[in-house]
Amino acid sequence: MPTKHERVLSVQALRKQYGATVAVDGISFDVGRNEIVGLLGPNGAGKTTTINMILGVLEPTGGSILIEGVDLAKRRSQALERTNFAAVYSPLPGNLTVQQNLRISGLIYGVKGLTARIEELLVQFELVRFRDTKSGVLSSGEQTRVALAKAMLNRPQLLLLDEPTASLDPATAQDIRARIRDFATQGTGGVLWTSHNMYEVEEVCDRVLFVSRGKVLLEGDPKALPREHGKATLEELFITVAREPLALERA
Ligand SMILES: Nc1ncnc2c1ncn2[C@@H]1O[C@H](COP(=O)(O)OP(=O)(O)OP(=O)(O)O)[C@@H](O)[C@H]1O
Repeated sequence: MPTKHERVLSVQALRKQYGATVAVDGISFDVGRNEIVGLLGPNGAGKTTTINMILGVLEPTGGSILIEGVDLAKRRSQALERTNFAAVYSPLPGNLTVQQNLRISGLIYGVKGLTARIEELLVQFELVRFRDTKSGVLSSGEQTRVALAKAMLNRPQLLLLDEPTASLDPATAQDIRARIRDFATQGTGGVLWTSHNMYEVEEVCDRVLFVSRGKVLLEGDPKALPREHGKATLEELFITVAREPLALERA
């Protein structure tokens, strides 16, 4: 568990309620510097709602979110300038070229030395030849690379990734995972990652949180956690969490 000053994200008793529906029910967790944390759970568990609250898109019903110690509710723009994200359900405008998309996002985030930063990212994500290509005509893998380049424009301390490798072929997914690993190990940021691919989670994440019905049921090292709960694989553990959350809650 990261010590206080090493935390890039600290979520305390976070809650989101829609009428009688409790989407997120008092979740607490941290993400440390250079750490990749997997947010796992069945459909409807509350993962996207949690991520959207951390992104400042949804207002929590309760609880607090600190990004590098900055309270999102009190100093919103200062907290959010340290953050960025990529999500499959939030593609970049397809009628703009790769370069235009990066420029607009960079302006939104107030990136200093934007032209040089875009050039750096075009090289890093092997996008130079697609510079003047409309984003919408690129393949899924290429679009994911553009989305990641966009997510890294402002050198975020907290990178939120909602299923970044969904719909990618295994080789492309591996390439994307390696780039995200590099981000976490070489820089000073941390990553919160959602995925339904347990193989990927085991390979990439330093720590996982299993969420079910808006609550964190389990937390730990994805390589050790299955054995600790008498399961052979992370996938088996996931299925148990999805089908019998109450049994685990009692354990
Ligand atoms: N605007 C809303 N109004 C009412 N209920 C909502 C709203 N948004 C989300 N919910 C409910 O909150 C719960 C959590 O949804 P959320 O999208 O966070 O789940 P998820 O873990 O991201 O699922 P998935 O893996 O399918 O993306 C679901 O039961 C959903 O129906």
